[in-house]
Amino acid sequence: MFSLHDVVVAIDDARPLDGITLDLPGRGVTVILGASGSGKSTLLRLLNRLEVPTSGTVRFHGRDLDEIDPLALRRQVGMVFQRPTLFPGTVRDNLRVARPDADDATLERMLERVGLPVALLDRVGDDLSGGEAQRACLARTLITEPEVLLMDEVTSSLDPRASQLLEERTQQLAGAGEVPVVWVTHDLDQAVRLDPEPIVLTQGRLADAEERAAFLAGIPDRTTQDEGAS
Ligand SMILES: Nc1ncnc2c1ncn2[C@@H]1O[C@H](COP(=O)(O)OP(=O)(O)OP(=O)(O)O)[C@@H](O)[C@H]1O
Repeated sequence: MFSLHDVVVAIDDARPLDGITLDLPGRGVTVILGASGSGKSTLLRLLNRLEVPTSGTVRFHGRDLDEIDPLALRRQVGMVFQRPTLFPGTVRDNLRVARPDADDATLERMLERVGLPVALLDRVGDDLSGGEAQRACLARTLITEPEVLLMDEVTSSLDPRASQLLEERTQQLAGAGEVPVVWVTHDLDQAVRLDPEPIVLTQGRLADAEERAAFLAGIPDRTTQDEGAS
């Protein structure tokens, strides 16, 4: 689905990505794993043009992202962020911001897809728990019918139970072939639960075989300041 060739992102003196060549499949859950500062978010943000490469190419279905209108791209490539951020108003209002023409049956179906009771449609965002709010954000992204979902450390502000529910729901969506997911995390246990063959980044590049094996064995990445593989 995505194809990156020798991608570098350089910002001032930092080099968040330093020569990434990689294909991301259009099915299931693909995990990008790495310590803090290894470049995971930058890589994810490239995929919907929240970030642009300094050099190299990023293709989506074979087309250079440069050639695709960013707004059209963002409708096809949905993103859920680390912190659940709902707009003021009810969950219904939030879903209608994303898709103003959605009828009630569509709104209810979206909540069911993310495992939330339909009664939540009329609750205001501020009254939801963190886990409910994050799944409402997922519903708001899904209602635009993206071809792929990008999920950036989406469980990091959630408690273990809420994290588990979100993981399970994501696996169901991706496993049923509804929407492929690219999932970024620094959490080794979570990574291998979701994808037995995660992509491992270190210092802005793909880990080599030795670094990858060490990271997956739970040996902290000493090249990056971090709590690392937990
Ligand atoms: N706009 C920017 N300006 C300067 N440096 C940046 C910028 N964006 C990212 N970086 C640096 O690039 C490196 C990679 O950042 P990135 O956020 O992609 O890492 P990450 O693996 O997602 O980290 P985390 O898990 O902590 O979010 C970091 O050292 C970061 O400080």
